[in-house]
Amino acid sequence: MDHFQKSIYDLIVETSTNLPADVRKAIHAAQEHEDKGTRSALALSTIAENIQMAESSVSPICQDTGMPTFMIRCPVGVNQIAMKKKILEAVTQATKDSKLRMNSVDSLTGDNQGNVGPGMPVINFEQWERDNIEVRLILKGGGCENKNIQYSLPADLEGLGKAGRDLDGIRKCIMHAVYQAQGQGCGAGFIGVGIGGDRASGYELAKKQLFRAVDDINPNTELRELEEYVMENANKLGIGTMGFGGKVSLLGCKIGAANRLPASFFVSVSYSCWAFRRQGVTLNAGTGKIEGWIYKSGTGISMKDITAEGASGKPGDQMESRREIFLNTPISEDQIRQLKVGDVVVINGLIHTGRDALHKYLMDHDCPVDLNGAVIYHSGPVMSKDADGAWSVRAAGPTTSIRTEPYQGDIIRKFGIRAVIGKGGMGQKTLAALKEYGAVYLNAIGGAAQYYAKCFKKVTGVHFMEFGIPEAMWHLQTEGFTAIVTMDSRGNSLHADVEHDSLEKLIKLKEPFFK
Ligand SMILES: O=C(O)C[C@H](O)C(=O)O
Ligand code: SF4
Repeated sequence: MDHFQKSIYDLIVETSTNLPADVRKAIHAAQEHEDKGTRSALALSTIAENIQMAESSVSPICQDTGMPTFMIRCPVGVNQIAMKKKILEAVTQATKDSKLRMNSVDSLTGDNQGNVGPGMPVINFEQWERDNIEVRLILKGGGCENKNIQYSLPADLEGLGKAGRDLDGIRKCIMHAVYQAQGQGCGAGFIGVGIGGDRASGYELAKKQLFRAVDDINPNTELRELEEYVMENANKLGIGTMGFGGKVSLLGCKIGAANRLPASFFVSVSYSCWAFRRQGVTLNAGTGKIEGWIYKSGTGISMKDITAEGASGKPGDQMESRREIFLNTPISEDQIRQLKVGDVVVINGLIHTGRDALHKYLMDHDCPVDLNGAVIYHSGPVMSKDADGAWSVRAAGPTTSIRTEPYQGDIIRKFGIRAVIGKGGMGQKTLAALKEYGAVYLNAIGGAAQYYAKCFKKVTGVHFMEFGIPEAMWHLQTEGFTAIVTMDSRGNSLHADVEHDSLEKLIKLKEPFFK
């Protein structure tokens, strides 16, 4: 097993940097299906470009490299304790090499320990009666994980009413799961559904479904029909890529069932973002060398041939309303008040990152830098330091903004911030603050970590390293950072509109389908 550690390292790098063929094809099909010129089409072409960039620079597709979860099947007699040690070493090396972000946070102290610590990574072993070893890996990020949902039937669901303990009740849960995710889990996403089990095994079953190939066919007829129904009808909800509104809201749906206790009936949904990073290898049990890859590689499957303009379909009406506006930081209130939802903004100048820990801190402390007219970027980047001690940005897409909702409005007021960049949108409290103090919310494309990293030309400084690399406040000299205004200072929110419209569409699916 001399090669085992190296094989695991190669598996991690491939999973983090190169989306497999089946996932690429699903994204490509979404590009073809989406109306050209729409915000969703624009987002999809950024996603496609990011996939190519990550592959060619062998860098993380998304900065959140997720909870590394290994599913291993091995012959009787293979030393699992030794394998586990090698896996931890491979994960540590991949973190050092910026293929994985520092992503393992002590839940009590907040200390970021890399990617190894209690409960992390997740390693599941199973024995089988074959001669070789199979290792599958999924890197599922925190934002989409937060959109997982578990239902206990019978239930009363928003928009859909009563959901009973039958196939139609399950149908309603799944449709609701897609609706409640909106764009916050970097949709259009893939869902794994687990019917039955207990609370823990139900979620496990749901996550396991994500290991199925996107284009496989469920051998169970009822479940196959349910998967087909979900794919067709979830894409009628109008949520679109990143929740921008559009024709494609779901890229894949895989459903499995297990037995349950008489008293319990759980439907568990595991939501994966478009950056659906999973791969697998078979290994020689003697040498640990890779014999083959389980999912067809994405290499050679070009994402480039469809651009936002070149996609087929009718031009969307959103196209006419798009303006492109260049802004240099610091930004004045006057400039901000002229922006409206749908505008594309290109930012040059200094941008500051800040996410969960910083927002909490700023509520009752001063900021070490002047934030008057500033742009705050909700992002937790992958960073690396060269031999001379200079930092550079290796991956830096946006993080889910709604987590800072309790703080954002107060911080805008306190420091005079003019723009907040993130993804998934924010709530009523922030919307009110944007209006009152003159600021905007800009939606960047979630997961496009390579696409945005190239805009950060220089790291001019950092504060709060004690929060850990992703949570620190990085000061970044920026050129050409493009994002879409989705909440303006006039009280408009694209997110509120899409949520409202998709609820109306969800209500249309209330009548029983599986009788
Ligand atoms: O932690 C991050 O960088 C992003 C996270 O996965 C999110 O989607 O919010
Ligand atoms: S930022 Fe988006 S693409 Fe990245 S892990 Fe989070 S949900 Fe997935």
